[in-house]
Amino acid sequence: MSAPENKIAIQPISAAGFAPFGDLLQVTGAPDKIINQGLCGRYHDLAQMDFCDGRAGLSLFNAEPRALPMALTMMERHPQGSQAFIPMSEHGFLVIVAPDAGGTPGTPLAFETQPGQAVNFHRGTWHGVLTPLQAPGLFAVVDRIGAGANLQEHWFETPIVVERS
Ligand SMILES: NC(=O)N[C@@H](O)C(=O)O
Ligand code: NI
Repeated sequence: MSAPENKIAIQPISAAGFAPFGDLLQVTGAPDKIINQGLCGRYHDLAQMDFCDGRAGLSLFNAEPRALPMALTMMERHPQGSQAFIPMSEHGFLVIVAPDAGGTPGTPLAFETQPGQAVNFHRGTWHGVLTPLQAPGLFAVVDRIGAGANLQEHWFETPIVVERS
């Protein structure tokens, strides 16, 4: 019998679908608060962030866009902290996550965000690295700054092909 196809199809991201892995940050529905003399809606406190034995850091990532189909060779996780990817362009991007399966990633899921959406991976969530699909791949990233190891990588023996359905 041939080996199962190492392929995953990209699906649209949803708050419910992403919930086991992190928070989908988006402006939907009524804001939690109207501020700035009525000129701004605040969508308040949207992400569950952790920075164990460290502090929050705000960095800018300028990443090369990836073409699809894409070969997923590695996933990683940050045992000590959450990590948020906040695009600074009006483009969606690729978000790959996986459940933990005894210390390595289980079957990955691939999501594509809509323009204006951002994600926050919960602490310890297996994820693909920042993956823009269009230039500019400019993102603000909020994650843990602190001492000690905060990166666990898993390299696949056979790359997984990530493609549009
Ligand atoms: N290494 C780094 O700063 N970024 C990764 O954690 C990533 O998920 O892109
Ligand atoms: Ni990461």
